[in-house]
Amino acid sequence: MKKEYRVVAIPGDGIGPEITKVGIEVINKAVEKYDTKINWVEMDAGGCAIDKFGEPLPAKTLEECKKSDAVFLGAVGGWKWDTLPGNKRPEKALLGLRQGLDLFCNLRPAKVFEELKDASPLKNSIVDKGIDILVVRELTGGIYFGEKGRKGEGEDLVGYDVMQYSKKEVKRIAKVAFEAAMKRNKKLTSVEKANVLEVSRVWREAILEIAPEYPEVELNHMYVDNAAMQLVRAPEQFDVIVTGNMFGDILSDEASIITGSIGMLASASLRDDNFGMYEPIHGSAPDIANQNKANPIAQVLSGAMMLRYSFGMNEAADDIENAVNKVLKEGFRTGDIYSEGKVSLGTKEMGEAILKYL
Ligand SMILES: NC(=O)C1=CN([C@@H]2O[C@H](COP(=O)(O)OP(=O)(O)OC[C@H]3O[C@@H](n4cnc5c(N)ncnc54)[C@H](O)[C@@H]3O)[C@@H](O)[C@H]2O)C=CC1
Ligand SMILES: CC(C)CC(=O)C(=O)O
Ligand SMILES: [Mg+2]
Repeated sequence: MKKEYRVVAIPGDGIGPEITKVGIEVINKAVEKYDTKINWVEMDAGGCAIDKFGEPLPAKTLEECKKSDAVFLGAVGGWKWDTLPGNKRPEKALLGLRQGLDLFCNLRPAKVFEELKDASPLKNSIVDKGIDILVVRELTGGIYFGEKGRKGEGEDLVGYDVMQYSKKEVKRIAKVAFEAAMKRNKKLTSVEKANVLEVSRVWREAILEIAPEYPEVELNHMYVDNAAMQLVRAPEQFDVIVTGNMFGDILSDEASIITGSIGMLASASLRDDNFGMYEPIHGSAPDIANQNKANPIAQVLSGAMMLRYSFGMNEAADDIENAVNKVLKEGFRTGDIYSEGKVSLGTKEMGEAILKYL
């Protein structure tokens, strides 16, 4: 009997609709071979929802997500909505989805593709040592969700955002990171700023309390400023990085570019069952939106993560990843990963190339 899943697709803004279209086509073809069908439900969130309904995350969108097996999201945001107050901005939709669906764990794998070594801004001598990092980012706490506001007036006006973590929240994400390290090279780096921040000292204490459960994992602690530097100096030293919401956001963008392009990096936002939201790590790239220039590979690889983590379809996920590898091997490139002598493709054409190799 045909297996069926219900997935909410949220294309969002900017390049979101262009790349999710490609992602959906690739996923549909990949699962077909395994007698599986995805029933897609398209919903609005972000700037487009503000335009249509006056709010970034309509209740109906969140409701539909809760009724589904997974969510496949493009990106939200854009210049048009940049002057709106914080709680009315498109990005609020993303935060609302993450919190509303309890997606506390964001996995962001950053791996250099053999074929894209030249696209990395790092020297070949560094890239050749290997870059294969899994950033495990806490996603529903920390400074993005702490108390925020303004007080005072004129020159005394103060803006504030509180960064706080409970031990419970840290331990929950730490467990995922230690488990991931056990399946990889058994090395975990916890990144914080414990030399200055109390929240980071609690973070470190919680990590140290979990560590004895994983004696095989080599654990080290690193301050975030040093981690940012070490990522470009010697990225091969990292296996799994576990960190808070904002540090993980920043470090994963940095990790993406050392592998070639932010247009290549997928992510899975998970809770403690099989449910997840899958989205590229990049934003809506308004500078290249509606020009057929965006790299759809991060979106496509997020689809592979969805098949792997939410549906246990490892073979179909492998098929997608292999198709992407083949396309790169054949020399096909979008603008962000283009180098001399390669074949330059638009978003749509890159999607067609991936479909051909599936
Ligand atoms: N998950 C989400 O929905 C996110 C949304 N945003 C929002 O996106 C908007 C733009 O944010 P930025 O800071 O400019 O970050 P961005 O990630 O959208 O773009 C940064 C740079 O990377 C390029 N880029 C991004 N994705 C690409 C792709 N697939 N192919 C080729 N080039 C790509 C862009 O053209 C731009 O030059 C903002 O409104 C921001 O708040 C930002 C990050 C995540
Ligand atoms: C709008 C931000 C909260 C999203 C972001 O930059 C991210 O999750 O990478
Ligand atoms: Mg980000």
